[in-house]
Amino acid sequence: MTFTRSAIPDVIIIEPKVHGDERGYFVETFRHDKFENFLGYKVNFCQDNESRSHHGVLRGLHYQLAPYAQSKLVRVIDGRVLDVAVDIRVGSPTFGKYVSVELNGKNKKQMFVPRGFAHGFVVLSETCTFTYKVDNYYAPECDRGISFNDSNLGIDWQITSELLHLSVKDTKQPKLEDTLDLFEYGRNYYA
Ligand SMILES: Cc1cn([C@H]2C[C@H](O)[C@@H](COP(=O)(O)OP(=O)(O)O[C@H]3O[C@H](C)C(=O)[C@H](O)[C@H]3O)O2)c(=O)[nH]c1=O
Repeated sequence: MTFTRSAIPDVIIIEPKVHGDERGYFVETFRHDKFENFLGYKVNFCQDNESRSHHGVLRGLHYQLAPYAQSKLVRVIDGRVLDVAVDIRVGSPTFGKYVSVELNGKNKKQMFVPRGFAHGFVVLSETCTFTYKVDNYYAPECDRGISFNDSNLGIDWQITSELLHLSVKDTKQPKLEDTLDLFEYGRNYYA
């Protein structure tokens, strides 16, 4: 299992070792000891999520406000996604910058998205089963989002917009600059 810091160092790419044999494969998808040793701080995941989507579905960009901010360890069981994390930490030198990486059922790559980031993904395969750990419980009253096509973020989703399929909620998300909550979030985040 290898850990690599992305262009935004707090966002980490994890590549577990896949043990293939004539039966199929085995992979350790999470090792708390190795994960915390690399991270250098404690993370206690408390909830596992799974979603299934078809080609062109884009879920995001989402985050939860403090005190229910979540870090996420995301991966694909089958299919392919472009996974995106946007730095929304008020005061961060990479505020408004993003990292994107292809996660798929073959490379078994994972992305660790810390608290203070908005997260989303778009499905590049026919279908995709996506699963992730979070370190804070779902709190709908703290659920917030940012527009996937915020021109200030300039995210390249690697798929033409006509093929995209979003929830009604995600078609109405605000631009980052109009996210007043965020500054509340930012204050809380650093509190
Ligand atoms: C996130 C969540 C949702 N739900 C319920 C609420 C709705 O009835 C239904 C679908 O929720 P939503 O449309 O918010 O699901 P996604 O669009 O996949 O949201 C996720 O998408 C991006 C990629 C994220 O990073 C977040 O983890 C999360 O916001 O599941 C729950 O019961 N528990 C939960 O933790």
